[in-house]
Amino acid sequence: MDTPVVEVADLRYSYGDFEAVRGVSFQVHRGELFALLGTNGAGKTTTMEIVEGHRAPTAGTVRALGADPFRQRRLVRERCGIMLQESGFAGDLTVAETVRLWTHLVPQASDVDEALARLDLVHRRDVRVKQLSGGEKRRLDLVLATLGRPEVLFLDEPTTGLDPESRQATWQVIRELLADGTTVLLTTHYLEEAEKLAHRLAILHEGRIAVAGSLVEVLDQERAEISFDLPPGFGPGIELPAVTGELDRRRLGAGRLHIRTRDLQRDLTAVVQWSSAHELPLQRFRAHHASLEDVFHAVVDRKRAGAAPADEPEEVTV
Ligand SMILES: Nc1ncnc2c1ncn2[C@@H]1O[C@H](COP(=O)(O)OP(=O)(O)OP(=O)(O)O)[C@@H](O)[C@H]1O
Repeated sequence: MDTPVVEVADLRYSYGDFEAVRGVSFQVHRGELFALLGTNGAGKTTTMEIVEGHRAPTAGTVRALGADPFRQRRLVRERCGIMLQESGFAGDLTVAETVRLWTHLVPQASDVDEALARLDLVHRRDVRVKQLSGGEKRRLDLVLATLGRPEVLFLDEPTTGLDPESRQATWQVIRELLADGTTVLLTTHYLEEAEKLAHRLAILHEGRIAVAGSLVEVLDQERAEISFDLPPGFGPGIELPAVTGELDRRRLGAGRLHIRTRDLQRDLTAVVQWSSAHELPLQRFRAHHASLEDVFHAVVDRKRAGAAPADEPEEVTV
């Protein structure tokens, strides 16, 4: 495989006595979008700031575009685009003035109007930045981050505060950048955003990676579900379908058959054959893989239940 564009190995970072990042490792390859997900305070922004070169790691190594982003900041910085969680605009400048100012700071900047058109901001070009809505400010942020056609783009919660339409438009811009070969490191609280855009992702919890991999690999960590109402014709003398998954006895008592399974296809076949052999209709039938939301909640619940003690390091490398 090609050399990773971003390489993070056993990264640790402490704010005073508090260790916010506790041994995080991952790689991002060219043209790939890697999403860092996690609860509030999981360490996403801290990790991102270290990869961007804003902070030096307390321990571990970080490489971006083959260089140390902190020590060789100048080398790395001009090939990267950064969209921070909070923007720091001069409110009295207009949108066009802000972009024009920025064109002097990045090499090979796009044309101002072309850049504004990409994020549907042309009609706001002469409006003062302080008069923009929160969503428009986020879009202006993305215009600035992508102005120099960066090789690597760091997006820290890029669509927070955007309405669904603007969020879709932003995703489209990100997809176009990916198609052009841009590498993207994204943090987001929107699981749907990660499901739609990420090639690979990691869920951080309390400074560690709890789950990581491609979307399919991550979804496979949790069991799929099959459920349906027990048909009226069901009664003594009819055995339940022979599935490999676990039947929820509590729901069975309430008249619903609910199966959690690691082999959805096999158990689905068993259920359908059972229904046809006994001529029983499957009412209010549902079958689905785990969603990213299921995996996310399972990670957080497991950790809260103390399945992995906070001082016991886990080895998850992607
Ligand atoms: N400057 C700081 N000083 C002390 N602690 C900090 C500082 N910045 C962050 N922290 C703590 O470090 C931990 C990780 O913070 P970080 O902002 O990286 O998390 P996050 O995953 O980005 O959270 P969010 O989703 O809320 O933005 C949190 O417990 C936070 O309170």
